[in-house]
Amino acid sequence: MFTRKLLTLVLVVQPGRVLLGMKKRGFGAGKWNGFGGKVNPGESIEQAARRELLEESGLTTNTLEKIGNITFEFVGETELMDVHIYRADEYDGEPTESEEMRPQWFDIDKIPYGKMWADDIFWFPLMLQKKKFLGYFKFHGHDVILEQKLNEVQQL
Ligand SMILES: NNC(=O)c1cnc2ccc(F)cc2c1N
Repeated sequence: MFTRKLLTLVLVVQPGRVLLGMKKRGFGAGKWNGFGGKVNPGESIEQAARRELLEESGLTTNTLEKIGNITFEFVGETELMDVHIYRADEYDGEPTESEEMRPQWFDIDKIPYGKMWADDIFWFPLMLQKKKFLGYFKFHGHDVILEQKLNEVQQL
């Protein structure tokens, strides 16, 4: 009944701050997002994460660490979003605006959760503590969470 769409999400974290991108168009436009997107045929999920990070932010990284996997259901849609989440603690390059994204650093205590996807406020604290997690969020539209599960795990 449900098919799964593989997606990637990369959060670049430096001491005291995290890089987010304002999505300028398309899915999630108007929200501060991590960097990521689809996985193309023939590429690994990690390769896709690196590619999307470069395309959307101008950054490369040697330290991509898998930290979470969240499945998103949108009521009425039969395709689940299987989002593989990575943390990058180092990067090369300078954050660069793209057609898709306008990158900006945010102090950890000023993360704009009110202008982000509603699930972020639940798992960002785990991400920032370098914990690993599995989650499931059922959305009604793009802003209302009807159901959620979130568990810390020792390994992904
Ligand atoms: N920083 N968080 C994100 O970028 C993010 C969070 N939640 C989502 C939920 C469904 C979805 F399709 C995308 C995201 C997403 N990009």
